[in-house]
Amino acid sequence: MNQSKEQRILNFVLQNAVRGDPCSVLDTIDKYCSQKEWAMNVGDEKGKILDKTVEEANPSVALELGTYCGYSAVRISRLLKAGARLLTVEFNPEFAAIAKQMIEFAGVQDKVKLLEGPSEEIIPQLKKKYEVDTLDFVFLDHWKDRYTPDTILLQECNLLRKGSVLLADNVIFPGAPDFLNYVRKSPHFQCTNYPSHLEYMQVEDAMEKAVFLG
Ligand SMILES: O=c1[nH]cnc2c(O)c(F)c(-c3ccc(F)cc3)c(-c3ccc(F)cc3)c12
Ligand SMILES: [Mg+2]
Repeated sequence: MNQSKEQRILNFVLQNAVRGDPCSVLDTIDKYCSQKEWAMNVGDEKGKILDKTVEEANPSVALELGTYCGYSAVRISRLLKAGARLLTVEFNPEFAAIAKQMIEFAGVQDKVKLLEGPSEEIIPQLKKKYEVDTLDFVFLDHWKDRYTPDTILLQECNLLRKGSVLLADNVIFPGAPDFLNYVRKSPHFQCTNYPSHLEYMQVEDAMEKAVFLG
């Protein structure tokens, strides 16, 4: 049966990257997706904004919505301090299977817990089932129409604390106008916009950081 693009990306990593070396996995994915087949990894340009935001937040518990092939899970978890963990949510079983192998090949599996299912079902389970108290960092990179409802759900589930950092991808392209409206108008968030470009393209995009004020 025909291989999926995501399987081709994983195979290229398994054959060309260095096992246990997260940076080599990231570089290899970026090489494949810029030279052979475009894919919706956050990429290196926006990835550098992600890195800085994660380093500044220095989270003990981080959540990612939208795992895809595991690129940003590897990117985030390589920066986590000892004992810190990333929970990453993917609703597409094929993507989750690829991401699991990518995360293991990169050697970050001890820091990453991959949760398969829709974010709206998993978020309400985080406290009891996954022993989360509050989230220090949240990367929103799933379906743009879920950014706002999931941000509201995180608040309703008491998962944010004063200083929790949300970072959202694609707020310009494909765009998340209702999310930008929501967080920028809310008295509970302090927002910063980071102009950038769509991964592997010269199309304008941006990331939005929203710090929860309590
Ligand atoms: O869905 C996404 N989640 C997370 N990140 C994404 C991302 O970083 C992207 F660049 C795109 C994108 C943007 C432009 C384009 F032409 C194709 C895909 C998508 C996306 C948008 C609409 C779809 F129908 C399918 C995928 C996503
Ligand atoms: Mg994205």
